[in-house]
Amino acid sequence: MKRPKLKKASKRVSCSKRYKIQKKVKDHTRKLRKELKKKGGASKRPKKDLGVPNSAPFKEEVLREAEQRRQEIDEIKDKKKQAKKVERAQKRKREKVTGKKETEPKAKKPLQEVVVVEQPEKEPGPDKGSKQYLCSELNKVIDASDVVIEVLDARDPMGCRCPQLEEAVLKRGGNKKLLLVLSKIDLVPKENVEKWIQCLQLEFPVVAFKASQQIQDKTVRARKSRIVASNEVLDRSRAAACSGNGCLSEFLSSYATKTENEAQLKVGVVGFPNVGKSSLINSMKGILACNAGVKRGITKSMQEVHILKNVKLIDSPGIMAAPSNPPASMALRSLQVEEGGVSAHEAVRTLLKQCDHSQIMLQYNVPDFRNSLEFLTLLAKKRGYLQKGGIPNAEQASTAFLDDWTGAKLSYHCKASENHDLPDYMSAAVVAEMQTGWDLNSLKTGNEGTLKDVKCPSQAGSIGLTSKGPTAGLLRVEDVTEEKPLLRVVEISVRKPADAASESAEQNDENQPEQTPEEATEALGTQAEEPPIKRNPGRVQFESVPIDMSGSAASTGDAYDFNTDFN
Ligand SMILES: Nc1nc2c(ncn2[C@@H]2O[C@H](COP(=O)(O)OP(=O)(O)OP(=O)(O)O)[C@@H](O)[C@H]2O)c(=O)[nH]1
Repeated sequence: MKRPKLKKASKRVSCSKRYKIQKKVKDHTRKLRKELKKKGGASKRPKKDLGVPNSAPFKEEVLREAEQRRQEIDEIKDKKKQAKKVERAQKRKREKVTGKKETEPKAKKPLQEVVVVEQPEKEPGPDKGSKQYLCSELNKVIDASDVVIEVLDARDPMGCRCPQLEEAVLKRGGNKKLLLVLSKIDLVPKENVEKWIQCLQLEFPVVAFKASQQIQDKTVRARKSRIVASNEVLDRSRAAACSGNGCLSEFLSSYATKTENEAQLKVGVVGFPNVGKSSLINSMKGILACNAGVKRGITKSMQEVHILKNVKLIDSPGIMAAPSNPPASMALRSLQVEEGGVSAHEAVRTLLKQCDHSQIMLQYNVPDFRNSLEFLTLLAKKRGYLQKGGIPNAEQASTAFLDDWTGAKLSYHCKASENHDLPDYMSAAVVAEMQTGWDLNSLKTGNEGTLKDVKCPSQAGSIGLTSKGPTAGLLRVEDVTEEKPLLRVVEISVRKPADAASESAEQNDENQPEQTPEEATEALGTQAEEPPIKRNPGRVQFESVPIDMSGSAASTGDAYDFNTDFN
């Protein structure tokens, strides 16, 4: 018998119920919208890219640049992806190994434990500020380059040469060429630059260079035209002007075409910190491609920048100076002041000892001083570096003084040696090999043009400095790993005797009046007694971060209270 069909339940609801539901839905969506707004969430529609208008000048150039940037971003993304993949694979491997060791019945729990155990191991690995990392990046640049440019600060070219680096380039094979670039020639008397070019080109080709210091925009190309009008404009244009870029790019591109290499010519730019590597690349490119500045050690990893169709420059971190170098070289070429290995005041004292007293007075426009402390106090007063109560801030003055010596303003020079001997790792054959393949005639005329373009200071307006000769660098990662802990320990324990030794070596009046001027003692009394090692940025931050475990902290953000049972 056929059963009668069951009647479907009616969907009809009372009006009051329907309105109630509609209201609740409305309220909910409004709440969501509000929250999104608070978080600064995305606007309703993504902004449309209008593209480059047809009337824009250099449209093609802009589009090409945009395309290049897109490609670079894609490359970086790919690299990150690859690195993550490798990391994940390694993590899985490690988990497998540890998973085998732990023979617990539950499979999921040990996994969680492994992750917790491995986190502290992971942290120190990719520390980009570590010396080992910087050293390995530098080696990568040397390996990847067909031509290596060693950038030398024209104020002390010999002091910027690193025998270990030059030897490594010559011995690494692959027919690598070494090129010297004399940077910051606008801070050195012209005759001095000419003599250094003559002296250095007996070994390697030398290019004179003055970088632009006013490239500030990451997208807009620096104007190449030079403005000559009022004094202010003239000064600004002097800093913005770049000389030697045309000569260097022609020199490199002619070499690239001669070698008939299908791929781009890779040119590594290396040198000690703050010699002007990144500024050189920025000036060649015409935009702010690499970070540059007065602070030492800004560049942390290698960075490729395409400057011509067939030439690519690679920026590198500064060479690590070996601790065996004389203190004067270390004060100028190493990162030890930034790392807290040596106090800024100590570095200033070392540098002052290398210079003529009266030249320093003239350059800094300060009256006669008896010691470094008094000089710093005078300089602090002169520049208005004052602490609370008008006390001169000698520490700020010493940092400014050191910045002058490695930065972009102070003019000083070293004499080029007249008798020239080749270093041990060089021979006449190597010199001949290094000079082949280059268009040396065009380089000569290019350098002459550059020197004509640049306004250099006079001999009288420049401080004379005695160079300490080439600075030894740490090129092998193993050396850095061995020396890193040693450096810290030795510097902590040996610093006091070293201080004593250096102070006794100083002129007799250096020790006694160190405390005589009242202001000096007031200003630096505490600083002079401070232990030299004060900063270890990474660790200090760890120690000083206040960890608030109170309920108030927990209530902020998306903290979760595990003690409350929400069921
Ligand atoms: N006057 C002058 N200053 C320059 C020149 N080239 C670079 N500088 C300045 O020197 C300082 C250091 O330049 P950078 O390009 O950051 O040097 P770097 O070698 O890349 O430094 P790190 O990244 O720390 O290794 C900056 O203040 C630049 O403005 C130059 O030709 N003339």
